[in-house]
Amino acid sequence: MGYQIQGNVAIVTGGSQGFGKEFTKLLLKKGAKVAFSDINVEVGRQTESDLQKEFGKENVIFVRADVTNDEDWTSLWDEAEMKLGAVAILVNNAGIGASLGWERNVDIMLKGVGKGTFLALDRMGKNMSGRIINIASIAGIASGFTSKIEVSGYTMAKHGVIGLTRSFPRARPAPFSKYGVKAYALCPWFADTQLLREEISDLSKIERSTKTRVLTVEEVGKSLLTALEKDKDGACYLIFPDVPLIDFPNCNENLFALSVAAGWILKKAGYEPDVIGWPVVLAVGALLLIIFYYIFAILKFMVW
Ligand SMILES: NC(=O)C1=CN([C@@H]2O[C@H](COP(=O)(O)OP(=O)(O)OC[C@H]3O[C@@H](n4cnc5c(N)ncnc54)[C@H](O)[C@@H]3O)[C@@H](O)[C@H]2O)C=CC1
Ligand SMILES: CC/C=C\C[C@H](O)/C=C/C=C\C=C\C=C\C(=O)[C@@H](O)C/C=C\CCC(=O)O
Repeated sequence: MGYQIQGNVAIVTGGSQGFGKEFTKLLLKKGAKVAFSDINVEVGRQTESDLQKEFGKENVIFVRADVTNDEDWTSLWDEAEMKLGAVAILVNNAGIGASLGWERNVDIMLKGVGKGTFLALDRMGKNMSGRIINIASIAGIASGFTSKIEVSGYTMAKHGVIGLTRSFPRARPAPFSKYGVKAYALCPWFADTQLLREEISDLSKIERSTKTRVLTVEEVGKSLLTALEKDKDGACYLIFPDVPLIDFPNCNENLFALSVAAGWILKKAGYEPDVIGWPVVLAVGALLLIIFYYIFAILKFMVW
């Protein structure tokens, strides 16, 4: 069934170009009204004029708003509500390249996402409904993909976005569920947009070095619709070329439980090293699997 896009109002940040423009277009095609924001006014106005020609002036507007500024967030939301109606979908997409420095990366891509999210909970929560889609990155799941130290700032921001998204369904008593708002994240591999071209003018360098092609904007756009269709709270989707969309498992949480179990079993067995590492955790995981397998086989035999 999925989340209904038709007839709803969306805000897309950083929508003048790249992924944000594609998300705006796809949401309009599915029958939503969209207010897209950006700090790039020149490109934003051009995109607004193109999209209004295709989808109608009453369905899409551009608002100049900086995601790092609280007042801009409030006036963006007010303008969207006044011109298009109550907002039900927020796409936190605005972003910059790693080379602009770790503090700007964190301000725009982590604090900016936080500002949007908590305002959305406040506004959309009043109607007990709404969806937040955070555009993270593969750099939100793993680190060390490139040789550039600056990418660590980008990675800091994107890991934070995943932490925020994963918090939605997990916290108990669920503080987010009382608002009726769900969140999910998209984690694309390198994609051909201006952000990446400003970082690496020759994209074939990435393709040669990683032996993987870069994604197109259309491939990433399609994943937004799939995420809304699946509507799974807290899901983080890995988008990688030529494989299906991956609902990336919450590894930290699963491994946390297994690691503690490993420590506990070792302690009970009278073995207490200073530190245990992943080979021990993995060995205990395999041991538990074998034990569960035999318990299951015995129970099945007894019932039969
Ligand atoms: N291109 C890539 O390889 C990947 C990009 N991403 C993420 O996707 C998102 C969109 O990036 P792209 O479309 O690639 O880049 P892009 O450069 O084409 O678009 C980003 C837009 O965000 C706007 N923006 C920057 N700072 C802003 C601010 N303070 N307030 C409002 N708008 C602001 C820019 O003006 C620009 O229009 C970013 O969050 C980026 O980190 C994730 C994975 C891969
Ligand atoms: C961080 C990687 C994951 C996805 C893309 C991400 O969302 C956007 C990243 C923005 C900027 C990254 C710039 C990195 C540039 C470099 O490190 C290049 O100089 C190196 C080129 C190829 C990468 C593989 C390698 O370092 O060997």
